[in-house]
Amino acid sequence: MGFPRTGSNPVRDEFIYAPRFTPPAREKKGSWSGIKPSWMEESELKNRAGPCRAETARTEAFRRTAEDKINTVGLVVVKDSKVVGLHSSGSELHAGPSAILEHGSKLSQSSLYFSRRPCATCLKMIINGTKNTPICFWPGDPEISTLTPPPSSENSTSHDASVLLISEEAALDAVASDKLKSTVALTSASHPVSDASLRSQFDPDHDPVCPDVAVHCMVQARLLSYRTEDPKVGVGAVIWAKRQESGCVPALMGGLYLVGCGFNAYPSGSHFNEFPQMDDKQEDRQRRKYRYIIHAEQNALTFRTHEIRRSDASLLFVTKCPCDECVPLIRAAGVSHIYTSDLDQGRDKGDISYRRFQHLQGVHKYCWQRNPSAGHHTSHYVNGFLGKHKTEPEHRNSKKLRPFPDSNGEEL
Ligand SMILES: Nc1ccn([C@H]2C[C@H](O)[C@@H](COP(=O)(O)OP(=O)(O)OP(=O)(O)O)O2)c(=O)n1
Repeated sequence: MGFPRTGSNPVRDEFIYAPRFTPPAREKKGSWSGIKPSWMEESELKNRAGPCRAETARTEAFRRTAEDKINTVGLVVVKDSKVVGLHSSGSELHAGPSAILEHGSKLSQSSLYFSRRPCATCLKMIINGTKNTPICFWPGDPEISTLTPPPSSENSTSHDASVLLISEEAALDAVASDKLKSTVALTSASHPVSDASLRSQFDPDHDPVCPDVAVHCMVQARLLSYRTEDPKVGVGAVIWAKRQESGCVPALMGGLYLVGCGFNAYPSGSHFNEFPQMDDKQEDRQRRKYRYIIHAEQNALTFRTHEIRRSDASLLFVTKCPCDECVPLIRAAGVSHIYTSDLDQGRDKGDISYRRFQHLQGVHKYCWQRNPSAGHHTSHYVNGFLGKHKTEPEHRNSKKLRPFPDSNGEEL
C-alpha cells in the first residue's frame, strides 16, 4: 500500500493523454490553440533554416529533423481561453521545461497543447509542476530526448547503431510516458521551504557570498537531500539570490532572498513505490528510475517562490554535480553561480551522465571537494546517501571550496 508524498502538485486523474489530438473543449480560440503548436514547432525550425519562406523552411526543417533526429516540438499554454505562453524545443532545451521555467507551478491553471508527444523528461517535469492540467498533443512521432546522441554520419555501422539506440530510447520514453500519465491524484500541500537565515558575511567586491555563507547554504541543501525518495542517493538543492539594489531586504538576510529549494523525488503526489527504483547497475532498463525521478534542481526551479532576475546574482547550491539533463535547464533559468560537489563530475553513465557541467560557460562554478586529495569519481560520500554507499567520516577541515576552472583551465 502506498502513501502520498506531500507536494504541491498531485498528478491528476483528469490528465488528458490524447492518443489523437484533442481540441480544447471548443474554447473560443480552440482550433487556433490546436494549430498554433505546429506553427511554434515550425518557428524553431525556421530559425534554424534562416530567413527563407515558410514552405522552404518546412521542407528544410523536415530534412534537418530527419538528420538531427530532434523532432522539435511547439507548445502553446492557454489560460482562460487566452494564449499565455508560446514555447518551442531547441537542441538543448525542450518546450516543456522552457514553459516550466517561465511559468513555474502557475502552469497548473493552464491547458497545454503540444505539437507532438513530449519526451519522458519533459513529461515528468510537466506532471510534477502542474495539477489538474489538461495536456494535449498531436499524434505522430514523439519528441526525442536531448540526451539521446544524434546518429553519426561517419560510417553506416555506427549510424545504424545510433538509429537503433534512438529507437530504443523512444520506446523506453513511450513506456515511461504511459507509466507517468497513469499515476493518480493525491493530496496537495506546500513544498518544503527552508527558513534558515543568513548572516551578512560576504565580500561585496568579489563573490556574492563569503565561504562561510556558502558552507551554510550547502548544509541546507544537504539537509534537504535527506528527504529524498530515491532509494539510493539523496540530492538537495537550494537557490538563493542576491539583490543588487540595497535597502529592499532586511539586513539580517545580507541581501539574499530564497528563490527555491528541492530534493530528488518522484513526481509530486505519486505513491510510494509507484515508479521504478532501479539504478544503472541493474539490468532491466524499463525498470530504472531515471525517466521518472525529478531532480533536486528541477524541483527547486519548478516550485520556486521568486523569479530568477537576471539583474540579481542567483546562487544554486546542489549537493551533487548537475547532470546532463539539468545543465541546460539551469543555464536557461539564468542561474549565475553554481556551488556543487565534485561527485560524479565528468562521468558518463548512460542513463544519467555528468559531462556537460564541465563545459558550461558563462556561469561561475564552485566545486566542493569533500576531500581535495582524493581524485574525482570516488564513491558517494556526500549528502543524504542511502543504501549501499559507504559512509565516510566527515572531516570539516578537509573540505575545500574552490572556484571551478573554465575549459581553458582558468578560474572563473
Ligand atoms: N544534480 C543532481 C544529480 C543527480 N540527482 C538525482 C537523480 C537521481 O535520483 C539520482 C541519480 O544519482 P546517481 O547519478 O548517483 O545514480 P545512481 O543512483 O544510479 O548511482 P550510481 O552512481 O551508483 O550509478 O540523483 C539530482 O537530483 N541532482
